Amino acid sequence: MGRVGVLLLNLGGPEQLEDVRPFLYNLFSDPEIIRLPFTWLQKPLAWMIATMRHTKSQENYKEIGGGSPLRRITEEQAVALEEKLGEKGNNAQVYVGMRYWHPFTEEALAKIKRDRIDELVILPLYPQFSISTSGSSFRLLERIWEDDPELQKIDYTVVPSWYQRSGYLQAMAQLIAQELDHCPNPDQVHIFFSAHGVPLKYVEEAGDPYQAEIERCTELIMKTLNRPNPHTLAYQSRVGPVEWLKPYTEEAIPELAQQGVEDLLVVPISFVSEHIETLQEIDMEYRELAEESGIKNFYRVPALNTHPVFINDLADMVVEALESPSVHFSEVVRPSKRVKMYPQERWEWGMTTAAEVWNGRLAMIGIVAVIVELITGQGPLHFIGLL
Ligand SMILES: C=CC1=C(C)c2cc3[nH]c(cc4nc(cc5[nH]c(cc1n2)c(C)c5CCC(=O)O)C(CCC(=O)O)=C4C)c(C)c3C=C
Ligand SMILES: [Fe+2]
Ligand SMILES: [Fe+2]
Repeated sequence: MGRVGVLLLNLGGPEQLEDVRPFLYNLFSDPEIIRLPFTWLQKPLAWMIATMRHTKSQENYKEIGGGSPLRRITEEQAVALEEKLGEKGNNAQVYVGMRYWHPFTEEALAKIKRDRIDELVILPLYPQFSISTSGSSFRLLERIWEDDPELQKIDYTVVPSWYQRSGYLQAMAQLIAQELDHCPNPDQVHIFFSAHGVPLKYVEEAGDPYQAEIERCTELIMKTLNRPNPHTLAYQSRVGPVEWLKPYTEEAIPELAQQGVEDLLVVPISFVSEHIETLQEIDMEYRELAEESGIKNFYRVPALNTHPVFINDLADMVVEALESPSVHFSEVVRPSKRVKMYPQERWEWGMTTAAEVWNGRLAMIGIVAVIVELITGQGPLHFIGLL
């Protein structure tokens, strides 16, 4: 065995308030996050959304101390994983590659090349696969790989998702049980799984397995927990005008309160670290909503972070991946209807002179509308909630 590396993939988050705007620009520049009919409109629109959204977003980051803890926690997970792998007799170097902020995936790859890694396990820190998260990072890696003969020499393997692993499930069940046991009436508590949402189209038209994996994950956690508590699954953090996976967390909480639920324990399940959507959205916004709706006791299960059972399972996952046949980017779930997912590409394939003329006209109309909206602070993008 040559030099072994592990590349942990994650989303990234702004470390200080000045980072929020460029972070949002990077996020909305990603066609896996926001889909537009024309590729060339992606960056101007990303710039516009980042410009208009960053003040509101900064307010949220201010409420959690002025920045995301994601880099710090992910780096702690990397250190803990490296140590655990060492204990298991595997000397591996662990790298962190973020999709939208530092340390970027490209920075991690530069280090991997510098360290002359021979075997690489690519492990997303998302338990469930979505086109918008792990899928986006894999797609980026695949593009970089295609152009880099040095990377092509590395024997790599990817782990697409791992929500069904018993170590992960046990760690989640332990955290939930711990919280329940702190409650005065543990069996009365309603367990509320809150997953990050995605647009419904991703699942229904593009074949994103995310919803199925989230549902299965919830059932497996409940089975592992083995307690009599009732539970609900809902989806949080909707952005923009289109329909997302339902039920929405902000609707499900008042409904439960109306049904008479008084004790609610929220379990974040799409993400393994504390971040803005646990610390601000759940702990502040949903708590306030729950209390206003009549919930008397609102509790939240902490994220796994460096939970020892979880880190041990990550280490086992790496060892198993090294011992198994390699899984390459081309084998990972892709949108089943490529045309629907990337309408801009379909447009390019069908490019005609008429299309070019209409491209130009629509671009002009779009840009004028955007400028008017930027000046007046009013317009359709404000109306639909994107700005
Ligand atoms: C599994 C987790 C996540 C999925 C699925 C996901 C999809 C998704 N997200 C957006 C838009 C935004 N996400 C933002 C922050 C953010 N998203 C995730 C995770 C998932 N996103 C995390 C962990 C974070 C926070 C990182 C941190 O700073 O702590 C943001 C920025 C914050 C804000 O302004 O609200 C946006 C915007 C879309 C559109 C999407 C699916 C298409
Ligand atoms: Fe997100
Ligand atoms: Fe979000």
